[in-house]
Amino acid sequence: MLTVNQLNVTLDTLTLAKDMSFSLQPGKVNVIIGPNGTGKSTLLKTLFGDIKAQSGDIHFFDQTLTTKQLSAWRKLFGYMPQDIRLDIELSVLEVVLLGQLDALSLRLDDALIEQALSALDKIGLLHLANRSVNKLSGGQCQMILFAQALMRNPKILMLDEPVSALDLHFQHVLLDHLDEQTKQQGWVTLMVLHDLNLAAQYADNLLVLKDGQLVKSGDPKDILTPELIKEVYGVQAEISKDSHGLPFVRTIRRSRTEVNLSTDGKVTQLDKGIANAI
Ligand SMILES: Nc1ncnc2c1ncn2[C@@H]1O[C@H](COP(=O)(O)OP(=O)(O)OP(=O)(O)O)[C@@H](O)[C@H]1O
Repeated sequence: MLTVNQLNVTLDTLTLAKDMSFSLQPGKVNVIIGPNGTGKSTLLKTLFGDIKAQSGDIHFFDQTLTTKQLSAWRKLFGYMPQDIRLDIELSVLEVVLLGQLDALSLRLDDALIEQALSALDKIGLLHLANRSVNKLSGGQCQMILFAQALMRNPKILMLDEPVSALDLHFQHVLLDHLDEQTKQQGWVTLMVLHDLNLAAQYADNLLVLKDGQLVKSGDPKDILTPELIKEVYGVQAEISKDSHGLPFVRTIRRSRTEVNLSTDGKVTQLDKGIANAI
C-alpha cells in the first residue's frame, strides 16, 4: 500500500499540496483529475522524490521515502512523466530496454530482449522495434515510453497524462493493458488524466485535486456529480450512464450570450476574466 500522510508542498509561494493524506491499494488503478496548474504533476514528482515536501511522509508498506534512500525508493517505480520528447539516436527497442537500466548495467541477455519485444508486441508496436525514436510521431513516442515504464517491472506505476497524444484506438490499448497488468501484477497504479470519461471508465479510485487540495476521492460511480464538476472546473455538466453502468460526462458549453462574444472577434471583458483565471 502506498500511503501519503499530511503532505505539504510549496514551490515559491504556491501551495501545491496542503495537508494531503491518502492510501492507494495494490491491484487498483488510481486516477488523478483536476484543473491545469493545480498540482497533479507536482504530486507525482513528490511521490517519486524529485520534489521535496516541506512536511509529511510517504510510505510503501514498510519503506519510507527519504533523501538518503532515494535510489532504493525509485527502484519501486515505473514512471512516465508528462510530454517527454525522444530526441536521441536510439532505436525503439533500445529505448524500451532502457527501462531495465539496472539490469543493463550488468548484462544484456536474450531474455531481456525477448521481454522488451514482448512488451512492444502487447501494445501493437512490434513493427517499430528497429525504427529510430527521433523519427516517431508524438503518439508513437508516448506508447514507447509506456512500454519502457512497463519494463521496470514496477511495484508502483505512475503515468502523467499518458494518453494525451494518443488516438482513440491507442488510448484504449494503453489503458486496457494498464488495467489488466495492474490487476495481474498487483501494482499500485497512479495516473493523471484530463478526460473525465476515460477517468470514469478506468479508475477504481478517483482522486480529485483542486488548488493543492484533495477535494474528493473514491469510486467514480459514487463521487462524479455535476456539482463536483462545477465546483472543480467551473463547467456545467450532465452525467448519465454508459452501457457498462459507468458515469458518462457530457459538458455543456456556455450560451453565446453568456460568453458575450463580440461580433468583430475582439476579446471581451468576460473572456479576459476567463483568460486570467487560467
Ligand atoms: N519547480 C517549480 N517551481 C515553481 N513553481 C512550479 C514548479 N513546478 C511547477 N510549478 C508551478 O506549480 C503549479 C502546478 O504545476 P503542476 O505541473 O503540478 O500542475 P498540473 O496540475 O500538473 O497542471 P497541468 O494539468 O496543466 O499539467 C503551476 O502553476 C506551475 O507553474
